[in-house]
Amino acid sequence: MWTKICGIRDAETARMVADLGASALGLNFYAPSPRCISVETAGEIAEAVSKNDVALVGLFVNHSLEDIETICQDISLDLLQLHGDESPEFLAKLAERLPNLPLIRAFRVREANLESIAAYLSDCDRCGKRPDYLLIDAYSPDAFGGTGKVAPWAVIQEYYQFTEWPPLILAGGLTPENVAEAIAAVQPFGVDTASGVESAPGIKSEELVASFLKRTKKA
Ligand SMILES: O=C(O)c1ccccc1NCC(=O)[C@H](O)[C@H](O)COP(=O)(O)O
Repeated sequence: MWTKICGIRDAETARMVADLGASALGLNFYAPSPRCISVETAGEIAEAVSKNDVALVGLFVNHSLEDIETICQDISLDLLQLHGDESPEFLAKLAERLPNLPLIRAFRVREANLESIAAYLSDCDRCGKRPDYLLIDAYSPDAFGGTGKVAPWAVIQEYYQFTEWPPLILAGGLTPENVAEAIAAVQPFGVDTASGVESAPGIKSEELVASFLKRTKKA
């Protein structure tokens, strides 16, 4: 099971999470988030985990192509996560400019709006670039992510049985308590959490991260 701990804010936490065995660290460049970091801090984090076998995922919300490209010139990211309203055309242009970086496209779903993802993927096929992974997060009218709200697992699982979608990363309100149940219900490729392993907004708890990763591995 691929595991991403999102919203790492400093080098010490990055080392702790990488040493505990996470597959990926999310570096958040979305200014309104309590988990947002500067490019300088992202550089310190990259340096701190350069010897670990952990992927660095850059998290963007409606950034411009130029902004993403500039950040990628400074930091050696392994994947890009688009968590806003980025269009299929945008994905195609990004893939043209940064062809070696796999794309995770996040969707915030309510009970009934998985149909719109199917339509989005058809548009991607028309534009020439499908996301390499889908991240499905819970919907909130107030925020793009990191809300702690749980996504509708049963609906997601049902959809994945019948469609040829990119590998699924499940997010949204995952905690050490519910992650095993979520994996059993959805059977995703990977899981992602931000607030579910924090002691306060943006502050990762070693105990919660360790417990989350342990229960994920057992599931
Ligand atoms: O974490 C944030 O603050 C955030 C803000 C805006 C867009 C995305 C954000 N996080 C992206 C993630 O990948 C989170 O892990 C995902 O939204 C789940 O968050 P949570 O429900 O807190 O586990």
